[in-house]
Amino acid sequence: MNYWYSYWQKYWKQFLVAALFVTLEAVCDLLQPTIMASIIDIGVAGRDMDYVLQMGGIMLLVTAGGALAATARNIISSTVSQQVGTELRGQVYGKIQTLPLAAVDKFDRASLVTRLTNDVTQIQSLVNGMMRISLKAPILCIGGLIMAVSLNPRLSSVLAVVVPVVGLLIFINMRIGYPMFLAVQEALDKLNQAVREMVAGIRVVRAFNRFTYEQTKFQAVNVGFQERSVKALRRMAVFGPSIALTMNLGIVAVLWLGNYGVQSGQMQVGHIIAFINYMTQILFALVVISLVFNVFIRARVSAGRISEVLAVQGMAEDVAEDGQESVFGQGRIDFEKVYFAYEGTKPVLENISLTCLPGETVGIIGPTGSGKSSLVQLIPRLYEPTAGTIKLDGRDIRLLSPRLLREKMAFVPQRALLFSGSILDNIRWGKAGATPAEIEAAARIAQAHDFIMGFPEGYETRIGQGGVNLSGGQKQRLAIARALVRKPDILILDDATSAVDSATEAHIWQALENYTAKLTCFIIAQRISSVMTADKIVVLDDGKLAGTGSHRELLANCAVYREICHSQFGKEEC
Ligand SMILES: Nc1ncnc2c1ncn2[C@@H]1O[C@H](COP(=O)(O)OP(=O)(O)OP(=O)(O)O)[C@@H](O)[C@H]1O
Repeated sequence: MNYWYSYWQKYWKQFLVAALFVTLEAVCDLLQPTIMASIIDIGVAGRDMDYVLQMGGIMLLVTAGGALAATARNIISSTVSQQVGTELRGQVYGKIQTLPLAAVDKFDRASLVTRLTNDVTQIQSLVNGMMRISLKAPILCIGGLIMAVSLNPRLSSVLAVVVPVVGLLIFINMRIGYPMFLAVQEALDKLNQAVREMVAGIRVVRAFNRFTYEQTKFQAVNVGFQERSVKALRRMAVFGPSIALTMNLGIVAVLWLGNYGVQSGQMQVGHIIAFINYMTQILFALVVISLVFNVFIRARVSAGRISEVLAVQGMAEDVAEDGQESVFGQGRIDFEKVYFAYEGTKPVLENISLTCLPGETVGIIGPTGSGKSSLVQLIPRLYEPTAGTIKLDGRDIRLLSPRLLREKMAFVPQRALLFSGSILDNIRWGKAGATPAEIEAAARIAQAHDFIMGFPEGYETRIGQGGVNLSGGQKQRLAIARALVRKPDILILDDATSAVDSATEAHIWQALENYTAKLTCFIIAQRISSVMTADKIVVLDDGKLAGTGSHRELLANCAVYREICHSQFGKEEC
């Protein structure tokens, strides 16, 4: 909860100033019924026009003072709530960037978006509400009670019944509301997830003509969200009117008692009007308190969801970087008895031990789902092994700063992801400040230069979000260029040429051969031809190491490798 305290520490002064203005405003509101009672009972009843004008002037001044105070607290509250919202969004965004991927998988991406947008907005509304009405309501409530009791203790017996009943209603409201709004937020997560999935897969949906199916799926989530919201709001809807009804019954009781008081000469009409005014103020305050509680309940749910994200230990925070630059050597990687499982899954890697020497190229091959991607994702610490150790130049990578560790590497993931911007921006994304010559050199190795120059605007060609205006193979080549421009010590290519035609792929490997001569390189591939010339080939099968060695050695000793080779080249050729 440190983060909430830090916001309090930062904004408590503004909060107190707002509280001061709110108190002033509430006092002005509380004074008005008493002034009005005097005008009626003394000025009007006694036909004293001077008194009416004098007290009327005072009443106007008090009202103006209240209006000025309200304006000031409105300005402060909206400024502070916007600032808190902006900072909190920035804080959550920053945290998401450092979350371990296991945590990102656990939260689900759509839920993280909802937490960053909707949940932060709920907190923003709470801060705004707290500085505006939630302070005023208790002051009006307590002040109104004091004024009412001092005005007429006999009529106040009505309040002794009404106020506890209303308090109880508010308490029940809170108890019922909290789990319901939690359910609403979860339904909203599902809604976002459904939209995200459909938009991401819109081509497939169209190609398969699955509009109706997707629409039905979406409708189910949409209606689920509606049902939960309606259920929550319906239950909440009972409370406001119940409170109003209780208070109105109280007002009727006051009129009834007041009638006897006036007739027996014990009470004045002005007093009764003022008393009813105070009761109305108390009613208003209590209704506002119940509304604020609703905002509070939602914000509490949101605060919990935001806290969950902020509480996760960010990856980049856990290791001091002092002097680490010097520990990196040439890029030797050792896997020592490494086991790995995703959260809630059975182990996807078991007892993996292998060494990759500096300058070596290691090909990784194996059936689909055998754990190839999982293996290489452990190197830049995108995930952490569940057991065993991975060492870089002899040092456990858990003791190295993830930032410095990743600076040494370049990673081309299975799905080439590009960002909106120009082709130049996308390649330069790999290394800030890369010169046009460096960018072109990287693009040439990745066999991207020619197709880039084929566009009318060359390297300045704009890329749509996610690279929509490029082919799969073009995207992959840009992703490779982005990695190469980084000039890493360790290069990881995860099935990076799967969408590239065989001839171009062969050119890429040829060009890469010189480039990778000095660096440690991991190449995951489906085709044996892509890894055949590697210094070492690692064969994975169902998360286990099925063999390690050169093409010839594996053909002789590894059944899994032989099978893959036979399926791709035929028995004779192998
Ligand atoms: N984020 C994840 N959460 C849970 N399980 C996962 C996750 N990613 C992969 N897996 C599981 O881990 C296993 C290994 O997957 P991995 O992607 O490493 O295989 P792969 O050999 O790279 O497959 P492919 O050749 O098809 O890319 C699979 O059984 C897969 O279902």
